[in-house]
Amino acid sequence: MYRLEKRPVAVAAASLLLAVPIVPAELWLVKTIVDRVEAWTAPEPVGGIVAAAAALALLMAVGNIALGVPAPMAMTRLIEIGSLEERRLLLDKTARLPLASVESPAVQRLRERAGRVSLYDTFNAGLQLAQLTLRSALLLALLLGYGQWLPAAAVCAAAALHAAVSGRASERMERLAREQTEDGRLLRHYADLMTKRGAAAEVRLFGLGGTLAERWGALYGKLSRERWRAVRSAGLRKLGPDLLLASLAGPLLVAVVLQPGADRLTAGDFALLLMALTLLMGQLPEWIAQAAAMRALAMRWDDFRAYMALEEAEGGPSPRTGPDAAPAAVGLQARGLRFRYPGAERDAIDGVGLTIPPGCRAALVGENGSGKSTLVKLLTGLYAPDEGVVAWTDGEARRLAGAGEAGVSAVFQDFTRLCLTLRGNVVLGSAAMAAASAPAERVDAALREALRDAGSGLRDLDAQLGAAFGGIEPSGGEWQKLATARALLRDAGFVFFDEPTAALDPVAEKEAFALFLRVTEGRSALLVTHRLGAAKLADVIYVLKDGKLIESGTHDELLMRPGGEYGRMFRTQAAWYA
Ligand SMILES: Nc1ncnc2c1ncn2[C@@H]1O[C@H](COP(=O)(O)OP(=O)(O)OP(=O)(O)O)[C@@H](O)[C@H]1O
Repeated sequence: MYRLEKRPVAVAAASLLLAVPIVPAELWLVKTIVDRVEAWTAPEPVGGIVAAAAALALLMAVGNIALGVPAPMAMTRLIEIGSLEERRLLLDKTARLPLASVESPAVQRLRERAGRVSLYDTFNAGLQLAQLTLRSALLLALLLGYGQWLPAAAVCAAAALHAAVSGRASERMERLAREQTEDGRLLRHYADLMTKRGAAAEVRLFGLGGTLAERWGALYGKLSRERWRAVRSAGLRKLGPDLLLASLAGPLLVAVVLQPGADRLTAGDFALLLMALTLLMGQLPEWIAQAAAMRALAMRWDDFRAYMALEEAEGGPSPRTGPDAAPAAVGLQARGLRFRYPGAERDAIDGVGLTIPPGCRAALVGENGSGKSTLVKLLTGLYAPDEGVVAWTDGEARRLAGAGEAGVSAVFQDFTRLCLTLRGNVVLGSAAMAAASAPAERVDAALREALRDAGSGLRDLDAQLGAAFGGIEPSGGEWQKLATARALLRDAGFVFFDEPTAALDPVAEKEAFALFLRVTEGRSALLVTHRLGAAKLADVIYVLKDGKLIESGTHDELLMRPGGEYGRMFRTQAAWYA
């Protein structure tokens, strides 16, 4: 699943592992030099001593070069490609998740935790651990070769005890980091409110800067105190094994000298044994730290794997990669739709059934929170219903596979402000036109037509959008017109308009409804609107209340209905204009 460059991986592994046999070889040469020096008397030649010393110098140089030059270069490269890969995999996966999953706080929490995984940290800790383990094994073998089983066993036991305590401490720290994910998000939210453009006006007008800074500081202090308590408790727990390790060094060095049969050892043997033991004890804390780090990293990989295993979307409206030649008009029939948001106490959509035949313009109305946007997401296949089905048919009543085959388009209430060039912004509405192979002139002509139909005055296709990116800043209504142009570019048989005029001025709104009639000529459409005057334009109006469909019919039929909800809402709105 990871795309990795093999060369830096191989170079880093080879250089770190090459350094493993160098240490025992250096010790052996030290022993040889000491023995030869001891046996040397003037005026014997010193060639043997010089040769051993030269070999020692050469080994040290090889070790320094292997670890000092290629390994850091390879590791730097690994940091770079590792973090890019992790991000690519997470973004890729997120793009394939169903909308309900992306919106779920639990999934967001898991994504944030999965984002803490680091290929570089894992590879680095794994290699260090392998290097230290092999080196320790060689040093232990040297000790055992001299019959030093007591120091060898004592070192192993102390290391195992320390590793167990440190591993648990590391797991505890990692669990705390997991638990703090949500508070961490709140902390970022406070910081965003204080620094991002979207909230700047309200924060200043209501003088919220001080309050937000105070809340940020209090939360930061709480998180920092929790972390400090965990660090302190881990440090205290490790104190015992740390003291044990430190107090072992002296007695073990003495044990080497006092062991039975020590009188047969040469000075070189003593030098080798003492250096081997000192090196072994010296590298133990690092070995323990790396083993503990591996335990924490394994927990992050659990989160990463859990995120990668999340169920992916299927049957949604996108992606449609073929040419945008949808059936001329498509229809839909929804039966028994039921949907509840995760953790909600009641269904947002409760047993809804409706039919919009090919070529029909329908309107969906209802009070705030009645479930209109949720229903649109169910009909477009962005949410999977808990119960019920949405069936799509073409003009000849042939069953289509889903919203993807039907070719649907939509202008959403919470449309996206894509800060690209004008061309890049609108062309994303059509996969076929966004493809690199699409003929540029044809695409530009289609873009201009879509912009004109959407009522946008912007014409320079190369203009960068978004002041944050050094471009022009369209007004809210202009952004909405761009979203409409994007939706119109897709030659869809069914278009959803979810409050497409919320950001428009009265003239633009009137034009938008005229546009609705024009662009839905020969297509099917569902218009979600609070402007009941505009709902009059629809062939059929559906009224939603508390997630249930309570009325349907034409404007006139619904107005005639005694005690009807639509009539009540229409008359309330009309009273304002009377
Ligand atoms: N992501 C979500 N998670 C949990 N509940 C949600 C979510 N989105 C909407 N809801 C709830 O579902 C219900 C229906 O919301 P929906 O946005 O579909 O209503 P609406 O009719 O489009 O409202 P409005 O006219 O205000 O846009 C509401 O009670 C709302 O609080």
